[in-house]
Amino acid sequence: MLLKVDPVDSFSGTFRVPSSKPETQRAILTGTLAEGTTRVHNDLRCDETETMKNACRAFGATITEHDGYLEIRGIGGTLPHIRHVVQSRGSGLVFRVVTALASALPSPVVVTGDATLCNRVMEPLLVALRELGADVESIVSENKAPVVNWGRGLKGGTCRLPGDISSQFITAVLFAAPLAESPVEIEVTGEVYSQSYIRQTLASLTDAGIKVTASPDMRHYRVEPSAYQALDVTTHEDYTSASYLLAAAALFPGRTVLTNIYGDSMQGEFAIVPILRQLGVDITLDRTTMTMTVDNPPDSLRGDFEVNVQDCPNIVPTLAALGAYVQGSLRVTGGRLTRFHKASRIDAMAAELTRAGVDIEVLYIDGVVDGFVVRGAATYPGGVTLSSWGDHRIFMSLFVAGLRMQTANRFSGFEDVRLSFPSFMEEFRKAGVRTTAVAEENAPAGVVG
Ligand SMILES: O=C(O)C1=C[C@@H](OP(=O)(O)O)[C@@H](O)[C@H](O)C1
Ligand SMILES: C=C(OP(=O)(O)O)C(=O)O
Repeated sequence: MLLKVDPVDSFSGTFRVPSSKPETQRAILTGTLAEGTTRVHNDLRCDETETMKNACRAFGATITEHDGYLEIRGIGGTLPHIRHVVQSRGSGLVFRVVTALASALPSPVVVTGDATLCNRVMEPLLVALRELGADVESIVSENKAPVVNWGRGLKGGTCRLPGDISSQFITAVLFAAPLAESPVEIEVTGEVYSQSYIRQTLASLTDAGIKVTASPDMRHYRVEPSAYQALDVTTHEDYTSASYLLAAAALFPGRTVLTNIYGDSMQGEFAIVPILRQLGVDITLDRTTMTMTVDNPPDSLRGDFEVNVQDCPNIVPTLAALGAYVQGSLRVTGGRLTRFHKASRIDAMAAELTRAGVDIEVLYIDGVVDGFVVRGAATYPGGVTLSSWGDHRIFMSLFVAGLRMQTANRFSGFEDVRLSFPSFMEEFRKAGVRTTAVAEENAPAGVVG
């Protein structure tokens, strides 16, 4: 099935931003590893947090969903004999953290995922875990998922990880390190990308009582063997999800209000707010009403702009969509890590936007896709079929880009919003966006929204 999405003349209203996926996933992890009961308030319920919950249940945690919060009875220091196959589906974070944690279990665990996950880069993590004494091996393709971790313990010591493939390797080792027999040190080589995610991990660990230190340049970490402590946490808004609503608001003059806004965020993707301000959009945050108000004047999105996305990788597709309407240019650099995401996101956005008539050029550094420059226009004809490349973030970004085109476009991959933003259609419907599910041959098959 494809989703036909009609363009709109305006975009305004009040929309609820989903809670943060990375914060919810981290809180589920610390709650699982702690002794006692943890409550995660305002948690995000979506496929990828469900995948994390199921993985943690396999580790012995009891996780129950209540209205507005999750309750987790953790496993504490008693790591169970589980002999499970843990399914991480398409989630890089689940696969990487669970594989690392499995090193400390007293029995073997198989960790697997879907076809996309089994193609993603895992080697640096597996090598680092082996350096720390883990006995982990790939079952099908060398150094890829699925793996079996024989659970013969994490001894500790020093491991090395690259900083320019995925911060999730560092996050995974950091979560497992307190369970090692002796202190763990991580030395990161090369430039460290996605530092905001590492900072979120460090904050979760520190709040849970873990003794962890990081050097100011984020290249060196030390974790002492320590016990996770249960605590109540509140999950704040997700700025990657917010970026789709904010970008849509920036494409049309008028006022948009976002709710579920706390405003204090460690997320690198909060950068979407200053970026939009720089593009001429007025954004105010009101912590008392927990809202963000976007006032977009008719003359915004004009000029030549440059953004480095080294610390906000997940808004790269959103920026490409937005850039399609910047009259002047938007140059995005520092996005090389996104080639290792669910899809090679810069290639995906460039190919699909080009199909829609957008002037977008991929930028390479040393032969590696690093960014793009897009020279926008007021509108485009539309009427094209755009592929999500199997990636929820590509679908959501292309969906936004289509809103200001002349005629409806068709999109694949619309079901994948359930991975991170299950209420995506419902929110956009509030702005009057009409969507229809159509068969691949374009035969109408029922109204979706
Ligand atoms: O730790 C996390 O929750 C994440 C880390 C980042 O991974 P990369 O460092 O691979 O970009 C980010 O892109 C991903 O969506 C979520
Ligand atoms: C976090 C994401 O993916 P992964 O954990 O698979 O890298 C994402 O695309 O939102």
